[in-house]
Amino acid sequence: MSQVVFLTVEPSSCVDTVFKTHPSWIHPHLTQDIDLVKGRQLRVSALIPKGTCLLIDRPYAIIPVVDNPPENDDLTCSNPACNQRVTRHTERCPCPNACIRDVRWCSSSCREADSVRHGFECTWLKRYSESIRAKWGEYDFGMLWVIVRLLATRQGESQHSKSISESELALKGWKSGWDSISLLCGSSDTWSHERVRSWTVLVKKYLQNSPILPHGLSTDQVLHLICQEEANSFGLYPKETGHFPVPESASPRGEQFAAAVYSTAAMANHSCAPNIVHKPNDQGYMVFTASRDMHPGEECCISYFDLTQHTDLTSRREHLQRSFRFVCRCERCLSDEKLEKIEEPEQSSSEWTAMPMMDIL
Ligand SMILES: C[S@@+](CC[C@H](N)C(=O)[O-])C[C@H]1O[C@@H](n2cnc3c(N)ncnc32)[C@H](O)[C@@H]1O
Repeated sequence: MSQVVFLTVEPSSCVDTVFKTHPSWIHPHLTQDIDLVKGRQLRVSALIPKGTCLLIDRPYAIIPVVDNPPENDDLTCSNPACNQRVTRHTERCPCPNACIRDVRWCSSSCREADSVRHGFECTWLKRYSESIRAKWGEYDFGMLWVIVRLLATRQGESQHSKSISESELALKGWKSGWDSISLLCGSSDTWSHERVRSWTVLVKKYLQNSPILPHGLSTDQVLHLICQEEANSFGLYPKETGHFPVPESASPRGEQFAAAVYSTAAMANHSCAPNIVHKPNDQGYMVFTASRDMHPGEECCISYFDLTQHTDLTSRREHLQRSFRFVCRCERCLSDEKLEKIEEPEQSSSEWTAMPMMDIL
């Protein structure tokens, strides 16, 4: 793995730092492919030993997700070039316009460095956050805030050319920036009419192109972005997700402290027997590590949920369907499905008709 260096942020170079000096890092043997059922996927092109780091992906947008921010040690610095946790005991610089308690910087230089990006969201947060939280709840507020941060990054990016490393990755077929966000899977067809209707109301009420949120996209484009965000965003947890087989001593992965959208990490499909563990690093970058030796051509899969929490086939299926809207076609589910079919005794048609009769007797 090549060494990734995180530079200290100079106030005046904030945007440059975010867009140029902290690119994602992708292992040279990680490749992209398409699966007819699952869509885009990640594969390895050569033997990858257990423990190898395969990806360190910069978040395109990230928000803190904590209860009671002033009392919480899991709040993260709002400067995307920093994203470090800011505990109650560290200096916490608030927004000069007092927008919301979830927005804090770890130092005045981080606040200054982030002033342009935060300027994009500040009026929106001040105007709408309280009413969205009261009327629609914390989940929808978080979802809308992620969208606002995606739009803020897009806005900042449009003023800057690609970095050298981004151009090098582009030559190898890895898209970055807004181009890569546009490729994320997800459309209104995946979700129920009721859900799409409610998102349409949210977009029209809170996310229209306006002087408060000057993004230049249409209602349909923002709605599409919500569908993509909902299919691709990651919850950030303090412990690694995806050890399999689940060790007997395994404990849950802990409390979620942030949510983020990553363009390359989002290409990883789910498996209930994953070969990758994932965990955010101290700057909110998503890190993929091989949890066993991987052979050329093998698909790289993560687990979208905590495997300690949903163990049997039914529970895994229900959870994935409810939270991620797809039927899992991983090898473990397919083999568990076969086993279930073998274990279920075949019922002949006479047995079916006999059952109600037994009730009568
Ligand atoms: C985060 S995206 C993963 C990348 C995606 N395949 C793409 O084309 O961009 C999640 C989507 O991939 C598909 N997917 C991921 N894991 C799957 C699995 N085990 N079985 C079936 N579909 C899966 C589902 O459509 C899901 O909504």
